[in-house]
This record gives sequence, C-alpha cells and structure tokens, in this order.
Amino acid sequence: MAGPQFPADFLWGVSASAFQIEGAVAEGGRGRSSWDTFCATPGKIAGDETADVACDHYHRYAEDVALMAGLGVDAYRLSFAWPRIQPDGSGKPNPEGIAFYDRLLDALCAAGITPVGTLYHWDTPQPLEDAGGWRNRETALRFGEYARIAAERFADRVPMWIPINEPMVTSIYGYAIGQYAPGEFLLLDALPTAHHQNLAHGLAVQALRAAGADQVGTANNHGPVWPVGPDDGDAASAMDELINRLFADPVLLGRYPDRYTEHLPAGFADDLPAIATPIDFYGVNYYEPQAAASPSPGNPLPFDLVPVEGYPMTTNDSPIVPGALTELLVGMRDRYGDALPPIHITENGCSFDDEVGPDGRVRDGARIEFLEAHLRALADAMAAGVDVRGYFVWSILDNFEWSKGYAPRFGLVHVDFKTLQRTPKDSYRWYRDLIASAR
Ligand SMILES: O=C(O)[C@H](O)[C@@H](O)[C@H](O)[C@H](O)CO
Repeated sequence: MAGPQFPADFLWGVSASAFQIEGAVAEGGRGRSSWDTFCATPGKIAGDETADVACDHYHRYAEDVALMAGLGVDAYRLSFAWPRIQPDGSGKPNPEGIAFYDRLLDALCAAGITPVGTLYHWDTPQPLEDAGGWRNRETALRFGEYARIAAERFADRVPMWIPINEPMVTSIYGYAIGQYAPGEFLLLDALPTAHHQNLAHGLAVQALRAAGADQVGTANNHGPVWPVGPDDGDAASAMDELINRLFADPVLLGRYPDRYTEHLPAGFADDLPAIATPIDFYGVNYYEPQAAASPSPGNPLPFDLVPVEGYPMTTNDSPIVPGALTELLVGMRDRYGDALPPIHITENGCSFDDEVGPDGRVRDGARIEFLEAHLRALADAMAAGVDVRGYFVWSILDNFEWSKGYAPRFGLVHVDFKTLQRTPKDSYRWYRDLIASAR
C-alpha cells in the first residue's frame, strides 16, 4: 500500500472510553457519575439519549476484543470507570468492578493487544461531584488514591497509563460554558478546575510510578489557534493559552501562562513541582484547528471563538485540516524542545453518516480519506524531526458522543444501537491492511 512510511516499531492502536461504550451503568456495583446525572437531566443530550446501554461493551467486551484482534492493532486505549472501581470516589475498591477490568485486560493480553489505561475520561463519581467536583482540591487527592488502587490491580498487564483525558474539555465545556457535565457556567471562574485536574495528573503519575507502572503520559487535546485577521494576534494567543498551554505548560515546563494565573487558586505555585512530575510520553488528541478574533464588546473572555471556514467538514461540524496537525506538532517541538517527551497521537478521527448498505457493507470512504491524510500529516511532522511513536484511531466502535448522543459516528466498526450488532466498516479493513503493510 503506497503511503507514508512509519518505523517498524510504530504503535498502531484504537481508542475508546468507558462511559461511551460500556453501558451496564447500574450493574456490578457501579456508582453513578456526573455524566449519568447529566444524561438524566432533560435537554442536556440530543434526543435525551443516555449511555445506560451504549454499546453494551460491559457484556460484549470479548466480541470487541476479537474485532480489535482482527484489525491487528498493537494497542487499545481504554478508560477505567472511576465509579465502577470506587462507586463513591473513595475507600475500598468494588470487587465486581475490578473483576470486570480483569476480564477485559486478560482478554486483551490473550489477544496480544497492549492495554493503554486511561484512569479518567470524564465520569466523576457523583458523591465527589456533589462535594464540588474539580472545583474542590480534595478531588485531586482522591484521584491520587484511585490511581494507586488501579495500578496495584492492573499494572501487571497495563504498561502505558494516562491519568486524565482532555482536562481542557471538562474545565471549559463542563464548568465554564455548561455544555458537558456537570453543566456549570462559571466562565473564567472555572479555571481552578483546570489546576485541580493538573494536580490530579501529577499525583497520579507519582502514585502510578510508586505502584510499579512502566510508562505514564497524558492525553491532552490540542490544536493550533489561528488569528482571524491581522489585529487578532493577541486574541489567538489568549485562546491558545487557555485551551492548549494551561494544560501543557505546567506539566512540561512547571509553570502557567501568566495571563490566567489570577484565576487560579491561592497557593497554586506550591503544586507545580508535583504537576511537573516527569512523564514518559506526551499524548495528543487532535481533531481540528481553532480560530480566534478580538473580543466583541461585553465578551468576558479575551477572544471571540470563530468558526474555521473554507475546509470540508465532518458531520460533527469539525473542519478537516490535516496540515494543522503537522503545524501543531512542529509548533510543540519548537515551544517545548527537550521538555517534550516522545509523542503518541492518542486520538484522531472523524464522524460521518455511516449506514449499513443492503449488501451489509458500510462504505465510509470519507473516513479513509481523513485518516490517510492525517497520517500523511503525521509523517510530515516526523520528517521534520518530531518524535512520534504511535497513533490511535478514535474510535474502534460508534459510541455515545456526549451531548450529541449517538448521531455522530466515529467508529471503524458500525454499531446498531437497537440490536447492538457490530459491522466492520470499509475503514476497518483499510486500517487493518495499513497496519499489516506497515509491519
Ligand atoms: O476528544 C474527545 O472529545 C474525547 O476524548 C472523545 O471522548 C470524543 O468522543 C471524541 O473526541 C470525538 O469527539
């Protein structure tokens, strides 16, 4: 297969998250999470859909592992549901929760697939959310304890760990503008939640290492921020600092961008050494660039968020700009230099209106084009000297896309959410053949 060449030891993977695929929300001793509560609130999710069943991965994990084995992936990035392991967010682990992940990890290892464990993908145990969630520093301390429990139980089979998925999204979409759980509308007063998640990351890195974890990294979502016009440079910097650097700088450089420190909790600087605990890899979730303009009168933020135009779009309203991935990675290499460990693309993918045809095939050529173009962009960044070691497609299965429900389909495998039937798409076969030819 002609295409970009990748090193023989490049890691090929797929990603998913517990809340988006597991279902069985009231089974096996699992506690409620902030997202269960958010889904149960009328009007928060398209069509008032919930993840109570989702892909029913909790019961069908063996079938899904077989689909991953069929792809020939090296690794599967999963997330552990904190409320399944610690239903209240503290105290002794739930034996049935541990047992589920033992079954899943054993199946992955038996299939020769390396588990990459994300500890938190947004499903905060409700009792912790009731106590303030990420606004409360205590949540970071609880998270450190949860990380120790998970590492003690699973580090023998999980060589790569990611404490927190996309803390930016929880802070901005969950606490600042109320589009995601818990649905708070705090604007810049949400920034303590960013600091507490960064602290939780650092405490988890330390706990994972102490419990024998091999490699620890991140999964931060990043994208270049483009100024709309010649006078919008400062606005673009302000947005870049808020969505990218507020989460990368403290972990990689041990400091925050100055512009937002007034919004951080008193004494934040004392936590920076823990936050900057060295990591082994830097996980990047990339989907799209952003654009910013100078703030309109009355806007409390130092920038206006402006749609990126002039590019083809996915059905999830994301502009398709592969070149922005190269720009992002080269920019990160230039900004962080030796402070930047090897990179893994921990998520990249797209949604389209995929349907099973009368012949049983799902023709998702647009997804193949998207993935191929982003792999070329990745190869361009590597050719420019950026140290990238792996790539994980979002996602192995169509799943619950947060406030948009089940309409956006990101999977390499189609899921009929009535029958729960899985149907590999054309992109599944394309990715399988690419991986085989890359070996
Ligand atoms: O990046 C994210 O927002 C999350 O990590 C995923 O949970 C999403 O489902 C995916 O990105 C598609 O939007």
